[in-house]
Amino acid sequence: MTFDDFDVLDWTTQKVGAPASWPEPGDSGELDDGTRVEFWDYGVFALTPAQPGSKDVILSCAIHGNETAPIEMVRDMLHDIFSGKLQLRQRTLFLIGNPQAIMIGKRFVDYNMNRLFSGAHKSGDTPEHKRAADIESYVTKFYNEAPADGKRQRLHYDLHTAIRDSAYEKFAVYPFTHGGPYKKEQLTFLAECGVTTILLNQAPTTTFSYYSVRSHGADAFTVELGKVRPFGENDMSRFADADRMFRKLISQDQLDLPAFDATRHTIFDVYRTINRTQQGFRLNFPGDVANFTEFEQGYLLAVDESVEYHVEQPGERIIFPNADVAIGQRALLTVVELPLDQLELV
Ligand SMILES: O=C(O)CCC(=O)N[C@@H](CCC(=O)O)C(=O)O
Ligand SMILES: [Zn+2]
Repeated sequence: MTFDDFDVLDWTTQKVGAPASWPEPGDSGELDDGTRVEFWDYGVFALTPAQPGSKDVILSCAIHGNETAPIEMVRDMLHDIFSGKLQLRQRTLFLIGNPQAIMIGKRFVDYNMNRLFSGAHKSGDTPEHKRAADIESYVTKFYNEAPADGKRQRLHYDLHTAIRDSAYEKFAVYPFTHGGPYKKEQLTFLAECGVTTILLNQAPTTTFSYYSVRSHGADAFTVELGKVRPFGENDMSRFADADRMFRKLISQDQLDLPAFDATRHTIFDVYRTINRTQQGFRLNFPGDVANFTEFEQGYLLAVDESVEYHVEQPGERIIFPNADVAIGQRALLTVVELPLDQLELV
């Protein structure tokens, strides 16, 4: 198979006029260095180096179709692997989540796909419900097919960009651990990516990253790398640290991370999840208020018809506000800072 003219995004979005030599889903090929490339589906690339290391890595993007910077990062990594510029060392599943939403430049077509994991896709039949079910099966296949040769590490970084500006430009959601300890190695890896702000989710969710944690025992994170912009408008220099570290992760045996340094990390605990339950739900602050903005105690944050949500805690900050979500979905999170010494770390 020749990869010379292969364009990952054109293939993923089934661009009209693609060369007949391009693969079909189900095809596979081999790179000059012996890396096996399997095209499981549009946007789903399972790569196995000739001598795989001990990590099974998933790098996903475009679970929201308009979050273009992570798509460009993943596309460029794949092109560099196909051209021999980047040599793979770890088994890696690259997953471009929602090609149909990419084609229309929207977060989603019918339904927010990041609310459809851990089986939630069974409750409907939109293209996103179908794709979330398929993605779960690809993740299961990828982790199940890992070599049975001793201790392996399952990793999954689900790359996003946020709708609005943020007081902390880059941050990661650490999915609910069900009381399990937080990992210093993962916090350090994220910090090396430029992600030093961490949100601890304290409940099960239907997000992709929680699915990988809960169903596959992976170390998995939703990683917010900046702000949503259209293709061509991303300043990729702002993603350079993350790009460098993800490339290192998949191309090297060992990461040789620096020692854990507690002073690098800012930790927030999710204090409340506010869902929109009524048609008349509204947020009581302007649309351009940045993520992590703090409001004074008592401030009215949102009104869900007759129910008012006021700031309850000193230092309570808002994140991911969106009054426009479907009824029943999360319209706002609030977080409070947590001293790192209160975390159980391993
Ligand atoms: O900027 C926003 O309002 C949303 C950005 C985004 O897509 N965030 C993820 C977070 C997922 C998680 O909580 O792990 C989402 O809302 O799906
Ligand atoms: Zn997103």
